Amino acid sequence: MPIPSSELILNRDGSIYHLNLLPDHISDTIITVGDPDRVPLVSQHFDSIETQVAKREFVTHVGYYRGKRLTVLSTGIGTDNIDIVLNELDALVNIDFVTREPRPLEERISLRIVRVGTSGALQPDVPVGAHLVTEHAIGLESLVQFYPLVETGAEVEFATTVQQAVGLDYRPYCVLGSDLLREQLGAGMLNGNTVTCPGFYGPQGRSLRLELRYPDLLERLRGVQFSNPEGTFRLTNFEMETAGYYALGRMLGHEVVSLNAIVANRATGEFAEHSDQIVNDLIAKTLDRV
Ligand SMILES: O=P(O)(O)O[C@H]1O[C@H](CO)[C@@H](O)[C@H]1O
Ligand SMILES: O=c1cc[nH]c(=O)[nH]1
Repeated sequence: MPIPSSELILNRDGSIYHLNLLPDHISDTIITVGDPDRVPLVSQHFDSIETQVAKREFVTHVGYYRGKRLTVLSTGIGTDNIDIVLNELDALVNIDFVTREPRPLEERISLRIVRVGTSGALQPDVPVGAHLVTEHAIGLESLVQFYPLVETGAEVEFATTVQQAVGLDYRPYCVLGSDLLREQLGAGMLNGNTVTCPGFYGPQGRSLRLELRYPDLLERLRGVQFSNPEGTFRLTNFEMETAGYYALGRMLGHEVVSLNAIVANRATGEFAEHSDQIVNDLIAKTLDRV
């Protein structure tokens, strides 16, 4: 059955609804960033840029880096945007836009998606300026309530430990990212477990003028310790997208990794003086390794 035009929405030029991209714009490896202004910071390293597309917060450059074709695109902020980006990227490679049918299993493509984002450290020993690769992502937001994500027993236990530590009314979700990409891209970086939040302020324990429901959120999260035969895990950093990537990546069959430039430390109260440099260094390191 063809997917109706209200579900798979194509623009007049055949591009997909929000990203405005055609299947031909998608390389096997995709670098994603939150900030649209970060896209040219990546593509400035390319030998050549063949395509530039922009719609809303979704800016895409396609080009070649040391002979390898790469797509870099911005997602904007939040897992609601990750729902759009991952579903549309997957559609671009795994749905035939002419017949509107999903491609047969044997033709399915598994993308390699690398998020390069900024993040705030939760622990005092994760310094501003560090680069951190996310092992597990803990989603405090609700994206996965709408999908049948299968979590391992260990993931459910880790998420339940977080729920109990904070006293949340609901169980967060927990997803391990791609072992393959973590090994390939994360060498020499700190290894961490990232808390993905549905906001920058209250959900990350920040208060400017509003009172918080969990005034000691940071202490509670900092104290989480989860052990299983694989090891002992703690929570290291906050941001706003990684759990959505890891969950949708798993469900759609794509390899995903999240690389974090630590620009703030919530334990010491610091914000990086030169946050751009930390991000630029992470971009250079990522390009070197993809
Ligand atoms: O720098 P990016 O990739 O946008 O990531 C982080 O920065 C934004 C908040 O300032 C959130 O999107 C958070 O996840
Ligand atoms: O503290 C921080 C810094 C960057 N991004 C976040 O979401 N939180």
